[in-house]
Amino acid sequence: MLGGDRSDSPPNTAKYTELEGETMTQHSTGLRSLMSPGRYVQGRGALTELGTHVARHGERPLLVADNQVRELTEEPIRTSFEAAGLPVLFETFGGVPSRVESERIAARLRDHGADVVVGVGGGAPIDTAKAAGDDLGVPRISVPTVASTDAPTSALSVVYTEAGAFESYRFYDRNPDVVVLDTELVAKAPTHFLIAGVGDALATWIEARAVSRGDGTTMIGDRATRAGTALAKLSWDILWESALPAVRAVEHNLVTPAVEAVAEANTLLSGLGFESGGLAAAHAIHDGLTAVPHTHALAHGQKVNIGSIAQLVLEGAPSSEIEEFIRFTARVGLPTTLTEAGLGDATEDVLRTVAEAATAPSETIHNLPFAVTVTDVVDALGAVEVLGQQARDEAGLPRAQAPISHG
Ligand SMILES: NC(=O)c1ccc[n+]([C@@H]2O[C@H](COP(=O)([O-])OP(=O)(O)OC[C@H]3O[C@@H](n4cnc5c(N)ncnc54)[C@H](O)[C@@H]3O)[C@@H](O)[C@H]2O)c1
Ligand SMILES: [Zn+2]
Repeated sequence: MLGGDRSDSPPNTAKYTELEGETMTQHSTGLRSLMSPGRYVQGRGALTELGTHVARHGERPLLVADNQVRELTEEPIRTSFEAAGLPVLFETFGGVPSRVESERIAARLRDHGADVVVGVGGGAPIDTAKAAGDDLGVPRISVPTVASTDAPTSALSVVYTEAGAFESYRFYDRNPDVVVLDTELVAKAPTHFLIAGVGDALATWIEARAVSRGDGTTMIGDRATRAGTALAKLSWDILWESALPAVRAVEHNLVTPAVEAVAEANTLLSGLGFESGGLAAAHAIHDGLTAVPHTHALAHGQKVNIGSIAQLVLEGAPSSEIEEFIRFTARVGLPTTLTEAGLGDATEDVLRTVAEAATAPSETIHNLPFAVTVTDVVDALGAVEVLGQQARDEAGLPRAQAPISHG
């Protein structure tokens, strides 16, 4: 979901940030609401239909992608754009989704008289395209080429400094107009992208459930609809059923029904579920983990998994539930110990830094239906290590000794 993954400095944990003179405050009306993209399209070869979808929104699209992604996608995009009578114009994404970069892309949109922007790749270029499109008020289209985050679906971008430090969240009044996800690209991408997406998407239900149990608010600032909460649960159910076979399939570059199901859970259901179901401790602890350098090698969804286990501990979930979650996510390939997250030797001070950031007043951890202190989070993190190692002992696996690799 969200992420301060590029940052070497503590994240700005404000859920709503002041941007361009406009202050977005978390003003809950007590009403329920749900936001979603205008259209979501997914499947093998979906890229060949991109031109048709783009042509519904404009005549002069600008595509934003890095060179690697452009190489992977240019040929099918060219074919589909030509069939739809659209010009093919790429702008190279600079690598960091900063305000400067989105302003640069916005200027390119203006120069070219573009009337629709298409972000192609991972969460970073898609977030940047959303920001540039919002600046100009043109439609935004997301084309994820990995199923690693739910950025393609949401109505917000995570903004970084040019140096790559987390800066702010930028909220929009609407989601992307279209999301087009080609599962053949997802299957051919390195498997760690899909695994990270599973970690991120499993947290969605753990967090939405907590919000629905209490008086929490969603990312929109309102109360959750039954639909938002149910979509988070659907994402969870799909992942328990299909994550393991999907990971095995993607290891062999295969598109199977399990891969289709997991790509949808990671991208669409998790996106709708977090935005309209609400976040709680798992993502707040993820944000806290970005406040120390130890965890920076980890992807967003990997850190979120540590946060999910810690949230279950904080909630006093039945030990059978916690153990089952640890065993399952370890089998998927996610980190389930502090050691794998790079915090094996962490002092109490380091864990306090994490816990302080995770419990900042604006953090979503306060959506839990009970009060949580810094010390509660420090102890929950300690419990993650103990429980994660114990689960390995019981499964006859060697103890975790080093940070997990991207493999
Ligand atoms: N806006 C939101 O709601 C939201 C939610 C979650 C995460 N995010 C943001 O998303 C970003 C992380 O996204 P990410 O993890 O997708 O990383 P990313 O966008 O930085 O992409 C990582 C790398 O993957 C490569 N890549 C993309 N598709 C590929 C493919 N098919 N095969 C091989 N390589 C491929 C890219 O070239 C790039 O080098 C962060 O900036 C995070 O803050 C935003
Ligand atoms: Zn996330």
